[in-house]
Amino acid sequence: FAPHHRLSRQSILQVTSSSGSNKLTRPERKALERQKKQKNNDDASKSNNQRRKQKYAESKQPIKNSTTYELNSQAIRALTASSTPDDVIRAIKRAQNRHDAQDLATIERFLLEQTDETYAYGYRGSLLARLAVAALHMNNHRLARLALEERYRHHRQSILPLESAAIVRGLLRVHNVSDAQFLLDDELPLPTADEIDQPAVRDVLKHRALSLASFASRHFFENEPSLAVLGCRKLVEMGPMVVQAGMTDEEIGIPWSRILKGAAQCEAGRRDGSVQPCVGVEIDFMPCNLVYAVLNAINAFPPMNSDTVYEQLSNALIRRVVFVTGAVDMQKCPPADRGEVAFIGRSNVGKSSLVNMVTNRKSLAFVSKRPGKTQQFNFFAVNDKAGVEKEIKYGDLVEGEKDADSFYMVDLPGFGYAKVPDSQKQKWKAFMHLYITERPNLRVLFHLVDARHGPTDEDAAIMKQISVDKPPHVHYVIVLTKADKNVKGAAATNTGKVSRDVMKKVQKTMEENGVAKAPVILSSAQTKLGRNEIWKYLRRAAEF
Ligand SMILES: Nc1nc2c(ncn2[C@@H]2O[C@H](COP(=O)(O)OP(=O)(O)OP(=O)(O)O)[C@@H](O)[C@H]2O)c(=O)[nH]1
Ligand SMILES: [Mg+2]
Repeated sequence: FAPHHRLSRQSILQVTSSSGSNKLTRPERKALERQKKQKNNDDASKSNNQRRKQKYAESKQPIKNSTTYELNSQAIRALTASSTPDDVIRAIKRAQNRHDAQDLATIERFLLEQTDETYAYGYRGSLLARLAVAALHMNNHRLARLALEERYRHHRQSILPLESAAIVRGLLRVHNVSDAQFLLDDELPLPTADEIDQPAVRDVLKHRALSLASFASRHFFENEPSLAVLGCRKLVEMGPMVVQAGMTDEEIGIPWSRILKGAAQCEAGRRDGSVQPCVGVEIDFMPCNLVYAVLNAINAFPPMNSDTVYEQLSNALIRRVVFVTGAVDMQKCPPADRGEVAFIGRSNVGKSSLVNMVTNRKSLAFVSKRPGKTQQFNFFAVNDKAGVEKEIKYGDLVEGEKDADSFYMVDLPGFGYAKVPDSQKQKWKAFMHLYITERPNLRVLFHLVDARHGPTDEDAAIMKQISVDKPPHVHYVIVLTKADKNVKGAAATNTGKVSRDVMKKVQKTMEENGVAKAPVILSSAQTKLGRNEIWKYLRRAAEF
């Protein structure tokens, strides 16, 4: 709508308060819809011939006392008082598809002049919604506003979430963000805690989520990152309710892939300077990579298992990664100019495999069946200087800027490996102590523990050391690895688990060693379980 055509909050409230009380209630309405659907299904099963015969018979019925609204359409030649809602819908669709402004105006007159709220058992509200969507498509903002106001005035009780979502999409298409936002919160509101179990609420949640998804992806694709981030935040806010309502990812069907594509594209524009945060939208905090805003939403929603989505996530978050240096003491660590995460754990627990898994690289960190493979603190630079990654080598100084979401990942040598001489073990231990207490840019310390056996005595000792050494700015996270080995024939539906006994042991050891509050993530380098949880923490280093 042009600004002066806006549906102001006040005008909507005015028209709603005058709505009559003789409307059908939602259950009655639903029953009618079911009947109608059944009829449609029956119709669909009839042969074309039968249908044609029926149409012919219908056309012979006398038209009672009504104006005939002639259309250009060959299929629906005219609308009269005896036209069915299906006829009207078909006429609207055709007018929209052919951009037939004349027919749209005729349908407008038919719906707004010829019919009143009793037309088609109150189905008229849906027709008005459909008319508004078509009008928005054809940039007829006057008609869209009229249709929506009429819908509010007489059909507010029978508004369907599906229709509200279609109108929100239509409004977004014509950049009417304020009306889209208003409609979203007014017609697809967040349920209260005691409403969550009602079946009707699931439909509202679904269409609210889908509308917000459109909101986010549209603004990403249109290079308006602040609005898109706002949409993602609203998704984060409603995620727990969707989970509480027991809905699944398939049931809602959010197009995560599309949102991610938009976010990655918009982020690329932000990096090359062609995209600015949009003006006029107040947003207190912009993520260092817009894709993290989408990741937050994904993490707030019911779990999803789509390789494509995860692939997109890792490609967008970890665009480049290179081995920069192997350090054996604090002096050899690279400059602390960006955030850092480190992986510790006993030898062979799967540290190098985890680094490869989260970076979506096959052999970045050396993986070996033989324990003791990693012998130094290996630093990997993520999203470092663009375009020169091939030149970055051990000890070289390379020109260029690092990206805003750059960070280091450090793969530490495993402890507890018998074949390493004691003197070497003591050196590592001393280095580790200094590293944890003095590395200023360290943000997350992942402690990896085998999900089959739980913590060893050495794991317990590390926990104790960390509870003493860890500065407050370092997050300590326990990762249970190789969870796929606890399930027979790990598959997409069953990517890994941990036994109750091992979990008890983990918790007991954590409590005894002063790290009871640390988060525990279940993971598998094989099935990629836990990947998005781990990214949630990588973000803290990227956001440095
Ligand atoms: N099935 C399964 N095997 C894994 C997983 N993670 C690691 N492995 C295997 O465990 C072995 C050791 O993995 P690494 O990643 O080299 O372990 P590490 O902790 O880096 O070992 P060090 O470098 O010696 O400290 C390899 O044979 C991996 O293939 C997992 O999640 N699932
Ligand atoms: Mg290793």
